[in-house]
Amino acid sequence: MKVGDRHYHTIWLNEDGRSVDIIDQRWLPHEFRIETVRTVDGIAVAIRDMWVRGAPLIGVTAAYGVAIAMLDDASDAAIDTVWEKLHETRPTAINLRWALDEMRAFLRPMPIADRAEAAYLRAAEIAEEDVQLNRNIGMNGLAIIKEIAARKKPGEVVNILTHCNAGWLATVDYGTATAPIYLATEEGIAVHVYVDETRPRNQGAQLTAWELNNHGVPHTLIVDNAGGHLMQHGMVDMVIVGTDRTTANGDVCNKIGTYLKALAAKDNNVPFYVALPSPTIDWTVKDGVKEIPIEERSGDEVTFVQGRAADGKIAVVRISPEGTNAANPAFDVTPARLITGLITERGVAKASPEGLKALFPERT
Ligand SMILES: CSC[C@H]1O[C@H](OP(=O)(O)O)[C@H](O)[C@@H]1O
Repeated sequence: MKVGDRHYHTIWLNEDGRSVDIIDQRWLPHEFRIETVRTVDGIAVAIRDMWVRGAPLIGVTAAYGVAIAMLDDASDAAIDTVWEKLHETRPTAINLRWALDEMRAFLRPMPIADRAEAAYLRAAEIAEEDVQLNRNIGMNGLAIIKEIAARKKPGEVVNILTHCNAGWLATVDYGTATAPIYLATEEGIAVHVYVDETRPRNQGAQLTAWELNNHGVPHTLIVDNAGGHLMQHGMVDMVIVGTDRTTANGDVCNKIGTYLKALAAKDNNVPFYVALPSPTIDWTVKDGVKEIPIEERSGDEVTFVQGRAADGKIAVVRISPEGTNAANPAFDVTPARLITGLITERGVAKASPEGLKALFPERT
C-alpha cells in the first residue's frame, strides 16, 4: 500500500530473479529500510527476528524460502530440510505451515530439474493470491462498516478499534483487519481508528499508526489497557482484529491482549470481528486454548523498548530494573463465543463449525 506517494508490497522478487526484497519492519516508523534476502538462513532469520511478521506475510516469505532452497538442491530431501528449518522459526501462525505444505505438495510430483523455476512461480502466485484474498475480505468487511455508518447521525464517524498490526504490513498488501478500513476510506465513509499500541513489540504504535498515517486514515493511538474504558463509554462501534490461527470451531489465536479486548467488547455489546484469509484456518484443531502452540518470545522484548532518541538515532532502552525477569507469551486465544463474526474472503461466517462449513463446504 501507500508509502508517501509510492505503492509497495511488503515482499517482492529481486531483479536478480533469485533473492527477495522485503520491507524490514523492525525500524518502522522511524526508518524505511528495504533488505535483500539471498539465502534460506536469511529467510529464517527474517521470520524469526520479525523483519517480516504477520501470519500471511510469514507464509509468503517461507514460500520464497523454499524457492531459494531449490536453486542449490531440489531433491525431496532438500524440500524436507527447508520445510523443517523454516517451520521451526515461529510456532503459532498456521500460514507458515500452510505455505510450506503447499510448496512441498506442489513440487514433490515434479521432475527435480523443473522444481526451482516452478517454486518461484508458485511463491509469486501465493503472494498474489494473498492480495486478492485480502481485497475480498475488505469488500466483505466494508459491508459491515456501511451498516454501522447508516445508523450514525450526520457528521458522526464510525469508530473502530484494532489490536496489533493486521494491516498491509502483515500481508503482501491491503492487510486483513485494515482492508475494510482502507476500502471504507476510499469510498469516503467517515471512519476513525483507535489503535492499540500493542505491547511489548508495539506493532500498533509503530506499524498500524504508520500505515494509517500514510493513508490519511484518522486514528488515535491508545494504550492497550484503554480499550475497555472506551467501550464502556460508547466510544467504539466495532472491534476488528486479525488472527494467526483460527480453529475449525472458530476460536481465534491472535496477538496477546486480543482476548481481553474481546471480553470487554462482549461486556459492552460491541461487535467483535476477526478478519482472516482461509489459509489462516487450521481445520485440524478444534479447541484453540488447549491445542494452539503459543510462542514464548524473549523477555527482553518486555524489559527493553525501541524508539527514536532526541538525537534522531534509533535507541533501545531498558524500562525495568536489572534482574527483573519478564514473561512474554506472544499470543492468546479468544474463544468463539466472544466473536461476532469471521470476515473471510468468501463472506462473514459465524464463529462456529457450522458457520465455517457454510462458507467452506469442501471442508466438511
Ligand atoms: C494478518 S495476521 C496479523 C497478526 O500477526 C501478528 O503477529 P506478529 O506481529 O507477532 O507476527 C498479530 O497477531 C496480528 O494480528
